[in-house]
Amino acid sequence: MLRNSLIGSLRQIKPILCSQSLRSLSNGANSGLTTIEVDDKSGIATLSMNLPPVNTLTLNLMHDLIDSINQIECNKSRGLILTSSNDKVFSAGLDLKELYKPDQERLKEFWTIFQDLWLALHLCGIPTAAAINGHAPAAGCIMATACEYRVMLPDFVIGVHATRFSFLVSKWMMLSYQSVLPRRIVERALNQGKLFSTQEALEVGLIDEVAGSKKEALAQCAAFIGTFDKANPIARTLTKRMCRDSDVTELLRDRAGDLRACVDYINTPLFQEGLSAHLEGLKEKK
Ligand SMILES: CCCCCCCC/C=C\CC(=O)SCCNC(=O)CCNC(=O)[C@H](O)C(C)(C)COP(=O)(O)OP(=O)(O)OC[C@H]1O[C@@H](n2cnc3c(N)ncnc32)[C@H](O)[C@@H]1OP(=O)(O)O
Repeated sequence: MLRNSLIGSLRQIKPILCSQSLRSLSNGANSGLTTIEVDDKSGIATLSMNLPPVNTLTLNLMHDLIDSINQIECNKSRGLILTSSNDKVFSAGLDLKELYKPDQERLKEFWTIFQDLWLALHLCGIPTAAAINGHAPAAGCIMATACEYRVMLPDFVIGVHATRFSFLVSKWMMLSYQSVLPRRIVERALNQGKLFSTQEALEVGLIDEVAGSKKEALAQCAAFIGTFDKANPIARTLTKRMCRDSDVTELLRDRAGDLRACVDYINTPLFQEGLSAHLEGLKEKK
């Protein structure tokens, strides 16, 4: 039984099956919403989100991110660092416009690709770290929690503040948060709609380190990735996936059920009214 599941897992280790060279990474096979830079010396790939003004997770950005994660994994990079080209925002989370009075078919595609993105990052075979060089609310935070290590710059916020505007989160989003923070902290933070300052995030363990600059954050992420040098890459990947198995099992067993629940909730007047007020609030800020 265990052997069968290990063999199944081995087959899923993408780097073994992929054949592209590292060189092709920097040529950017995608539409430019993400860029990949591979450090020749360390072999670590830095994946930057590059969708002004605030890296909202649009369908296109999510597609590009998934393609880029797959490319980096397939090219046997030593690790992946997720960061942003914007110096104030890591990611503003899901594109709220996609959730407001949505076209039903597009909404289904949108939520499915969000599931895909989280799975690609959470189960990525190589070591992952997030250099959080700006605000990381909502799905921006969930992407960071899907990575194995987080380094953040001062004076920004991170967290899932969904309840503030009558949003719920899916169970797998909660489990991603809970894979980093103790359950009681997650329960309180989700119910409060808490956004943690960098210092608070460090104190509760939502981030691992604070950095003085983006350059330092990238170096700290690279140092973390370097800590796996003595581990056999295949054994490491299998071990990582075993540790993360309980976070993904329910979603993988019933992705259609998660999609249905989310689509149903997004269509409720409670959600749509909360979202409308939130969008107004963002406009009024100006
Ligand atoms: C059963 C389960 C049900 C599940 C239901 C689904 C629930 C999903 C729950 C959570 C997932 C999410 O990720 S929802 C997204 C939540 N994100 C936010 O609320 C972030 C909102 N944005 C901000 O707080 C700020 O923009 C910022 C702190 C990230 C940056 O501030 P800054 O001052 O630098 O920039 P502006 O606020 O001026 O924004 C610039 C520009 O971008 C627009 N904007 C910002 N965020 C979003 C967004 N998430 N989606 C769409 N558009 C966004 C903002 O309105 C400005 O637009 P204009 O220039 O046109 O005014």
